Amino acid sequence: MSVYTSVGEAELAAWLSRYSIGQLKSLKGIAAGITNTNYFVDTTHGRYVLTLFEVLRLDELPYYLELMSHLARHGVACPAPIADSTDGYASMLAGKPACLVTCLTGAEVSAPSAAQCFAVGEMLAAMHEAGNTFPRRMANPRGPAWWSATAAGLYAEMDALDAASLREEVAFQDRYRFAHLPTGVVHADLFRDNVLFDGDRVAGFIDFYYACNDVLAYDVAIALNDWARRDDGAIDDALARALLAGYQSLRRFSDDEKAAWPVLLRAAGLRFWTSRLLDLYRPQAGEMTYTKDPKVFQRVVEDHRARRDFWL
Ligand SMILES: Nc1ncnc2c1ncn2[C@@H]1O[C@H](COP(=O)(O)OP(=O)(O)O)[C@@H](O)[C@H]1O
Ligand SMILES: N[C@@H](CCOP(=O)(O)O)C(=O)O
Repeated sequence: MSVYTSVGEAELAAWLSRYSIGQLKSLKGIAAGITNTNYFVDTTHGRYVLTLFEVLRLDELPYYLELMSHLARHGVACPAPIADSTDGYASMLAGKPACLVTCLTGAEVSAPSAAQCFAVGEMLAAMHEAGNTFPRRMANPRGPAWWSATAAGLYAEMDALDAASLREEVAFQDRYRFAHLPTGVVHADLFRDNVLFDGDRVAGFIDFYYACNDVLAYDVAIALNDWARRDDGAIDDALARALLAGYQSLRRFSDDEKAAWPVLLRAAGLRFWTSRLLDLYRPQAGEMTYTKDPKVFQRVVEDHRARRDFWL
């Protein structure tokens, strides 16, 4: 369930008077999603998606909403935020920061084909290129300093072998610095549940709320570790190659990126291994998240350690 904050029709109709999108016809809660409350809002002008932010504050939203607006303006498939009469994208509704974005067609795919992996890779490269002219900056809140500190707080409670493996990975990543690699705007959470597909066409990337500035190839590694991962947890060679081929059809990796790629794949696995461990060992009181299995990303990292062919 993902309607944590209820909005009444009268309350919404009053809030919508700040927009030029017609009269409210209906609203319907969206069941999918984990973090925020989402509704489909139908007006006399069409369908929109209303998001009420359960964690982010109003003053934190401009970065993400301006980024989505910038990317949509540059042809990247993603929702475009709708501006209100103050020319702002977000304001309070039912006690929560809220925004309206365009409604995309399409649906999530749980078992992507090679053609869909190619399309995700290609759109990710388009997003990276479009991000070059976005003027705002955001540090990655889930970078090496975060995973080192987070992991350090969990070792004592973990199974000894799992903790040793996690320590090994954190120490391994500590030996690398990637300041020489191309950086830019990254999505940083481009999992299957954050892309809508219309057949083999990407209808849109959604959920930009981890977007930040970081190493571009690291973003590709995050996407590959999810999109190419089969149900049994192993990375599928054909899907991995397809995603990379799609990406490189628009933006080729440099020699430095190729050299760093095996380490970046492990770093991308470590980031989600750590966040899933944190959710498991430190569930926040009242936090509205489903605990996702950390073992999935432990396996991704350990498989990459043993891998010899990285699909480039
Ligand atoms: N712009 C949009 N157009 C169409 N559907 C959307 C849009 N944004 C979100 N959705 C739907 O809402 C669901 C939840 O959105 P998501 O951003 O993943 O929520 P959460 O931040 O709570 O995880 C998505 O799986 C998708 O089905
Ligand atoms: N896609 C992630 C969830 C988002 O990251 P988190 O830091 O909010 O847990 C996953 O599947 O683990």
